Order: sequence, then C-alpha cells, then structure tokens
Amino acid sequence: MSNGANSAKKFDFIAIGRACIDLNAAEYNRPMEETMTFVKYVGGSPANIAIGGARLGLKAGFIGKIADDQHGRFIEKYMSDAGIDTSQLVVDQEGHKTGLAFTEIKSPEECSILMYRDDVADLYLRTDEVDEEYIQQAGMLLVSGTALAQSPSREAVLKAVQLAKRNGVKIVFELDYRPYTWKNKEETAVYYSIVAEQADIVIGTRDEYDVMENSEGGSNDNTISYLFGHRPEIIVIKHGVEGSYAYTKSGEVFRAQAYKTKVLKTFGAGDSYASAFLYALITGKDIGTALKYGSASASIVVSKHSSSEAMPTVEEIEELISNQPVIHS
Ligand SMILES: Nc1ncnc2c1ncn2[C@@H]1O[C@H](COP(=O)(O)OP(=O)(O)OP(=O)(O)O)[C@@H](O)[C@H]1O
Ligand SMILES: O=C(O)C[C@@H](O)[C@H](O)C(=O)CO
Repeated sequence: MSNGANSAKKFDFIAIGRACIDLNAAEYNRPMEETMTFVKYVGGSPANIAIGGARLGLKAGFIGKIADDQHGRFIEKYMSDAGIDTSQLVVDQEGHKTGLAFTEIKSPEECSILMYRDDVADLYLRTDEVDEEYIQQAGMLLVSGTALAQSPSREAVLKAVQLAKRNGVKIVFELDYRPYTWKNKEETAVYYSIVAEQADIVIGTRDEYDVMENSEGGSNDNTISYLFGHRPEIIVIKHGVEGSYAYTKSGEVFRAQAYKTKVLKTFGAGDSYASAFLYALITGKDIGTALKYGSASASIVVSKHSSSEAMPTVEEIEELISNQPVIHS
C-alpha cells in the first residue's frame, strides 16, 4: 500500500477525538493522596499524537470539541502554537467541561491516571461539525477509540470514517481504550470492531485487541486472521516493554524491541509511539524502520515528565536508534 504520504495534500494527517488537560504529579514516588503539586500540560491521546506528529514536522490538523473556558483556550493556543491546524476545534456552547487527567507517579512501574470525564466537551462533537472538505485535505485520518464511547461523538467519528473512505483518505485506528468512558466491554467490542474493520492501519496493545475481541488472553495470530479478512493492511500490536509487532496483509511480520531508558513514568508511551510510527510511514520509511521510530519515541517520552510537551524531534529519535541498546526479552 502507499502509506498515506501525499505532499499534494494540505495535511499529512488529521486526528479526531479529545484534546484535554493532563495534570502530572510534580512530586514523584508517592501516592496521589500525598501529592500536593501538579504540572499542567495538554493531554488526550489524539491531541498528544497530533502534537507528536507536528514536532516531527508533519502537517497536522485536528477535529474535536473543547470547553468554552480557560482550559479550552489553553488547549487551543498550545496546539496552534505547536503548528497544528485548529480550525476544526469547535468551541462547545452548552457548558460542557474540559476532561482532566491527574497522574500519579508512585514509581516507574506503578503509575496511574485518575480521570475527570463526566460531561466532557470532547464527547459532544456532533456529525454536523465534521466537514467533508476538511477531511478531503488529509492523507490520513487518525481515529481515537475513546471518541466512540458515547453519542454524539460516536456518530461524528463514524461519519468521519465514512467520509475518509469516500475520499480515499487512509484511516488509522488507535484503539486507545479508556474503560471509564465506556458503559461496558461488550459495547466497546461492537464499536471497536466496526471501525477496525474499516481502517487501513490499526494500532493497539495486546490488551486493547482483547477488548475489541471481547475476550481474554487472545493471540496475535487470531487477531490478524480476523482483521485481514477486512480492510486493514497493517496491524500493529504493542506488548509494553516487551516491544511490538507489525503485520501486513501480504504476510510480512516485523518486530521492534523497546529501547533501554531511565523510566520516569509509563504513560505517554502509546501516543509517542503512534506519532513516530506514522511519521516514518508518511515519510516513506519501511515498516520495520517505522516500528523502531515508534519504540524510540516512546522510550524518550517515558523518561520525561509529560506526554505532549516531551514529544521528541526527528534528530532525537534517530540519535537514540543509532546509540541506545534495546531491551532483550
Ligand atoms: N518501560 C519502557 N521502557 C522503554 N520503552 C517502553 C517501556 N514501556 C513501553 N515502551 C515502549 O512503548 C511502546 C508502547 O508501549 P505500550 O505497549 O505500553 O503502549 P500503551 O499501553 O499504548 O502506552 P500508554 O501507557 O501510553 O497507554 C512499546 O512498544 C515500547 O516500545
Ligand atoms: O489520553 C489521555 O486522556 C491522557 C493522556 O493525555 C495521558 O498523558 C496519557 O495517558 C498518555 O498515554
């Protein structure tokens, strides 16, 4: 497949989903109960991926809804300053709030996220706020699975997927499973399958594919045999510190190991991975190299405090690939 590189298009990729706030513990190695200070960053998986892509020099756009408040304005300014087109970042007019993610850093192995996502603006994106002419201008549409969790955002995303297909825009589905936004796993499995079957590239962790399959302990072989019966051409399955695999419809299998690093916290790994993986594909690198870019970017972000602000440059990724040993597992 051609992986979406299209210099004639205004955007290399457009992400759809949430742009929120992360409040990351400024004090490490303690539970949140004892954490008194937090540092504010833009967060939300698809926003992080857009920021990561823009940091790497990609032309990125974003479709989403932000609250009409100080947090919403902070997000819009940060993303716009990062070089992302925010013309389709709709400002909510119904009093919905910005999603907040408080992170706890107890140890490099023990990190957790406490989400405040009741009535969040991002899940109120409507179908009439998704514009065909905008989507036409992209090489790829990056869909976050969390945006399927509730209506009307669910239908807005399904419309974006339809429009992307109709206009030859590659669909990248990042499963991005956040349990607290869903009613139950059965419902998640239904909507994940609908979009995964229509995507060109699917990216997720092994656990997230289990959610899509509504099963436990699933195998990569079963996942690819199911999804390659549909539209996907590339399937990426991440296994945390044990590395990741990419499978192609033509039968190739690639594996990348994680790079050694001094881990501060584990969140942000998946978003930095996705942005660098897509950057590599869009700039014409082979899939094996794209996996290395993803792993390298993730190893940089897990060593830093934020998910968005910490996104690396191309030079940092390439330097790390050349010099840093991998974790053998
Ligand atoms: N402790 C680690 N050290 C170095 N690299 C790591 C570590 N953990 C994860 N990675 C890298 O990040 C990639 C993605 O990690 P993971 O499979 O945990 O994704 P994720 O669950 O989507 O991440 P997130 O925690 O952001 O949701 C891995 O394939 C690996 O390359
Ligand atoms: O995705 C979220 O809503 C929270 C993120 O911004 C956070 O930084 C994280 O979990 C990244 O994986």
